Amino acid sequence: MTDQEIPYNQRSSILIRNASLNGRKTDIRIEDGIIRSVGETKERDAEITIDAAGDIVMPGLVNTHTHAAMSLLRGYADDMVLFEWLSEKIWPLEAHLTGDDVYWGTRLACLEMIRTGTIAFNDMYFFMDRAADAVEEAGIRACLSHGFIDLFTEEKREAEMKASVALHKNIRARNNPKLSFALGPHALYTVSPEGLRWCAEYSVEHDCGIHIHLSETEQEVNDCIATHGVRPAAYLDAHGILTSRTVAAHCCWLDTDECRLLGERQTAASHNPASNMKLAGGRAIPYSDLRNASAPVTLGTDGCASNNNLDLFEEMKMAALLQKFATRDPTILPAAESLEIGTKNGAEALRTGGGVIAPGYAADIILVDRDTICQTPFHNGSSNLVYSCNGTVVKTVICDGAILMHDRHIPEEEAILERAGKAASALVARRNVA
Ligand SMILES: O=c1[nH]cnc2c1ncn2[C@@H]1O[C@H](CO)[C@@H](O)[C@H]1O
Ligand SMILES: [Zn+2]
Repeated sequence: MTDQEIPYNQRSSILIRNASLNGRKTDIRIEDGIIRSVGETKERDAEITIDAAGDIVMPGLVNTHTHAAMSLLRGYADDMVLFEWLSEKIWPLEAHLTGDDVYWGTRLACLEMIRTGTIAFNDMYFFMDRAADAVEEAGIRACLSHGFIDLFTEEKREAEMKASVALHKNIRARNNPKLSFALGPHALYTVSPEGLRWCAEYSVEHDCGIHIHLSETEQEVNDCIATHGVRPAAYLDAHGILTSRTVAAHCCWLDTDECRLLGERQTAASHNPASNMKLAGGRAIPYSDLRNASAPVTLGTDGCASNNNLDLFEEMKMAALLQKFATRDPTILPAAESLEIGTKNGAEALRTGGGVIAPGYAADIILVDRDTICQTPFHNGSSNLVYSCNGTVVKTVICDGAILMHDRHIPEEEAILERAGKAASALVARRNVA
């Protein structure tokens, strides 16, 4: 089948033939966005047949914490301390963002995620109605939150509540099963207790998720104890924020009791190792404590200004390496486990219905090249994927039974690069004259 014949971003019945799954040759049948069968089949009546010819099939990756449109800020401010980075560079530039910027930034981010095998992401930013436009055109799954920052004033709180409700309505009206809404209280140091409470109550009343930053820096912990007399997780829990629908980004400075609390509440931690290392947070996520507490651990990139890409293959490697380095234990977070936190755990946290290659799961799957340097020799599939490859090995991406990339082709790639590049330059120019 040639590129022109692929109905990109349209659900189709798909037959993948001769793919390699856990070392065995297999066919996979997809219908109505669901994996119907795995194993050799005689059926040949699909709308699209892909001869995978030995490509590896695996679940698509899930990015549980990012600010997609920050792709426009890639390389704008590096090598700075977190608070100065935010207050002196990032926030002043973000003050000049427009809806169009967020649209093109999110298109660029979706392009990069699809190219590197990510099929769903958890996003927190501004002008999220325009982010939703971009996500729908890209065809990827996303859970979208308006970054709720009231800075402890009632006036801002009212505006943030309004913006959150408006986004929820906007997303519901699109009636797109690939899109969902979550509350996005930014962090305990930017949102008032009343704001946190409102988010928690809204999430219960409307059965939606919560997306928040938690314990990214030691300062956040120290300030929280000094002001409120409790550690950050306990503080958020007292305001109803830790639920089984919550994704808490970073979680670096949690202590053992806080890990237990996340386990009890079944709140998912989103581990962002590249961002943590780049912003020099100083402590790796307490992975063993979280696992011992049965708290779900998932993987995220954070925004492109602190990573500086959205390649979750790289993130799986960094997660594994950072744990080994920080704990002086090379047996911790082995490759197969890193793959699981990048796929299955993320899918469960965002409730995509995918994350596993088996009948009944969502058809959120990727085909990975075996014919590359990073896959040669092929002693161990998981090892190659986590330690040797990066996102460039991905050839084909299927999300909700629709093809988003095939043989490394994604529609409109050149136009998106051009428009996003122009939007980023114009944004910086506006900031410079202000
Ligand atoms: O690492 C981080 N810590 C805290 N805030 C961040 C980080 N990265 C990005 N943002 C900020 O979160 C808001 C999203 O609504 C944006 O202002 C973004 O710049
Ligand atoms: Zn973040």
